Amino acid sequence: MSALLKVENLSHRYATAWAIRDINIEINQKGVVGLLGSNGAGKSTTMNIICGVLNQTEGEVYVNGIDKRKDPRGAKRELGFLPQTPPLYADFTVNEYLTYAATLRFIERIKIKSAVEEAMEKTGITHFSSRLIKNLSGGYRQRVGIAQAIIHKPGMVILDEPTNGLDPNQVIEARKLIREIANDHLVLLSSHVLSEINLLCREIIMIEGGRIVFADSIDAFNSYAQPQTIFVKMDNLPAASELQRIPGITKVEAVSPNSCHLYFSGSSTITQTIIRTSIENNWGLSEISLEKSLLDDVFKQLSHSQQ
Ligand SMILES: Nc1ncnc2c1ncn2[C@@H]1O[C@H](COP(=O)(O)OP(=O)(O)OP(=O)(O)O)[C@@H](O)[C@H]1O
Repeated sequence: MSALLKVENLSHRYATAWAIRDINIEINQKGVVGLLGSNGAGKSTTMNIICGVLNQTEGEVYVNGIDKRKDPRGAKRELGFLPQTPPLYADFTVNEYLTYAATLRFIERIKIKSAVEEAMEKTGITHFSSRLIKNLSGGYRQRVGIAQAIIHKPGMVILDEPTNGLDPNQVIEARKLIREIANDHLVLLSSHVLSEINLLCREIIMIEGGRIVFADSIDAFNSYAQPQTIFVKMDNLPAASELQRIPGITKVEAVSPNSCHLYFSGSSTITQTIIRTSIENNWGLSEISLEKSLLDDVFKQLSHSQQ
């Protein structure tokens, strides 16, 4: 069976500068895959090439096994796209707009009505079918944008920063809808919001400086967040110099008169050494915890590995 999406050695140059270099992606399962990266990292360029909006300088894209260069129309049939600004016509009703979108997608005339009804039902907008798009809230406009992206039942849907500009309640609703859509499609979602990617995605592809710096499951990404420091609270907290004598402790940072962060190198079994040393010296250890680096720190770490 062909991969739902396969990208091979993809590179793109605008004028003289390379925007992306040597991007390789293979996705075989439905679900949400996050494309993460800071501003200017190369997310939109990658997505625009996959969608066929932009022709790559080098490399190949296969959507459901269809070569985008050799059969662009066939590849587009397997793709739905919601750009950052939804391509909506404000003076159309929801029904009129989706009927038009279905026509653009070459859906047979006889099947258009049912395709529109199904897309509206899946995105929860049936009750607004005859409302003008300009009279919808931002959250509902986004739903219409998602409805046009799935109207032709593509294998893959690309959503470029889909929750950008929505209010907090609309963001929650939009995420719920994206999860539902991902039961039937591969959803490639771009974002620079780590918490969003963490909530929604099964896999993460992280791009920085036009290159992939991380591509793995969300669990692997989270376990990349290695323990960095140990927090300790002791009734008789000794001087920093004494704590630094414990093998492996590299730095001590005071938090309060009886608590501190201990920076360490090597294995996290160091906590056992700290507990033992505390008992031997009667330091009165009352709290000890490993503190993992935050996702933001991992993000910075991975970004800097490319600079
Ligand atoms: N039309 C263009 N002409 C020249 N350079 C461009 C063009 N579009 C993008 N770039 C450059 O290519 C690089 C990648 O841009 P891209 O828009 O793909 O990044 P992005 O990750 O989508 O960023 P953002 O989150 O800000 O949209 C950036 O350095 C950008 O300045």
